[in-house]
Formats: sequence, C-alpha cells, structure tokens
Amino acid sequence: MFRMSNIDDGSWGHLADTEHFGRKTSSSDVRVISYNETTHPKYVNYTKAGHCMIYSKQNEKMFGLYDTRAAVLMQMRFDGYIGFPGGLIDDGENTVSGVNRELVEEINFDLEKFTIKEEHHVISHVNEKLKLILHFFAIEVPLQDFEEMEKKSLSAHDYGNEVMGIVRIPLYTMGDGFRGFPAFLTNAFAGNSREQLLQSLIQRQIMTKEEIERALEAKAI
Ligand SMILES: O=c1[nH]cnc2c1ncn2[C@@H]1O[C@H](COP(=O)(O)OP(=O)(O)O)[C@@H](O)[C@H]1O
Ligand SMILES: [Mn+2]
Ligand SMILES: [Mn+2]
Ligand SMILES: [Mn+2]
Repeated sequence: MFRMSNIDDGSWGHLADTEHFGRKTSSSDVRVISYNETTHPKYVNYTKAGHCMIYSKQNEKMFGLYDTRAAVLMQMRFDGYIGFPGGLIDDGENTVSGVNRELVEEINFDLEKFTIKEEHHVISHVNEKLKLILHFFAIEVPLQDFEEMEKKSLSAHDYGNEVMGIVRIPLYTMGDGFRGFPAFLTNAFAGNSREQLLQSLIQRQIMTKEEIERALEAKAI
C-alpha cells in the first residue's frame, strides 16, 4: 500500500500515500456529511479518519483570576500541527474501533475505563478532492480520569513519534486581550481541528459564541 523509499530524500517514506492528507485544506474543500451518509458505497474507496476531543469541565481559577472552565486535550503532532488524538481508519475497520485503536496508540487510552461509541459522534466532513472523510467525536470524563490520561499518555506507543506531547488548551483571555486562548488560536491546526474545537466549546457550553468571536478578533489573529 505505501511506497517504501529511503526517508532521507525528504519524502514521506512509507507515509507517501498519505502525504497530501496532512496539508491544510481550505474550508471550501470540505463539507459536513452525516455519519450515516459516510457508509454509502460511493465512499467505500475514500480514506477515513476519526479524531476525538476528550474534556473535563472544571471551575478552577488560574492564578485566582482566570476561569479555566475545562481541561481539553489536544496534541502537538509529528507534522507540527495541533490536532486531536485519533487517526486513519484501516481498510475494512469499523470507524469507532479505529478511533479507539488510535487513542490507545497515541495517548494510551484505557479501553477498560472509556470507549468511544457512535453516541460520542459530533460531526463528519468530507473532502471530495482528497477523497477523505474526517469523523469527529467528543467525550466528557471526570477530571481525575483526565489527569490520569495525561500521565499515561507519556507511555503511549506513539509518544515521541506521531505525538510530540499533549497540551491543555488555555480557555481564557488574559489582561492584554491576546495571551491565553487567542494566542493559542494563532497556532496551526491539522485538518479542520480548529473549527471542531471552536464548535465543540460552544456546543458543550464551555465558552460562549461571543467569547469565541472575541478571541478570533484579537489583534494578532
Ligand atoms: O484533529 C484533527 N481533526 C480533524 N482532522 C485531522 C485532525 N488531525 C489530523 N487530521 C486529518 O486526518 C488525517 C489523518 O489523521 P492522522 O494524521 O492523525 O493519522 P494517523 O494518526 O493514523 O497517522 C490527517 O492527515 C489530517 O488531514
Ligand atoms: Mn495515529
Ligand atoms: Mn493521529
Ligand atoms: Mn494511524
């Protein structure tokens, strides 16, 4: 399936077939598609990926000043983009099984405690040009389990290669109107992970639409 090449020629080596997937696509290339529609035979040859937002609501104040609101887990990826844990669904693999497998590989997700199910599905997008379907899930966990996951992620199989570390997102804006969430949003995001994050924060009432808009308007974005 993948072309093998000696990877010091600057190519993607065995990942060559997936190289174009990682590149930023313009939002006009993707459209929302229902989860059921993605099982239609016309998409059978599409590459599918699934990622998941793991979060835990909390009302701790950072420095006694800023509402932390929730711990939300994202990761610095091997390609320098910020993304959610998850990945490509193998040929013939069931979507949620693939997402659970990727979460085990990337953050050492404990399937005894939590499993991603179809009920955690949030939204799916299709990129007809790249023949790529991106599923997005979200699961709320208790803060204690969230902290356990962060610790366990350091011993994940893909830690240090596909995953360069996980981050908690600062969901507050500091006094200068930029540092915190707006500054975080100036980073590069994989696929449509930035839109997925923003939409989920509103949907799960972690941040309001107005706060998100204010963060996006912050001077440096
Ligand atoms: O957080 C995300 N949300 C949505 N799409 C993403 C995210 N991260 C990566 N993608 C897209 O999905 C593709 C496959 O995901 P990924 O690179 O995580 O696969 P892998 O973990 O199996 O190597 C990426 O090339 C990118 O286009
Ligand atoms: Mn992976
Ligand atoms: Mn991945
Ligand atoms: Mn993978």
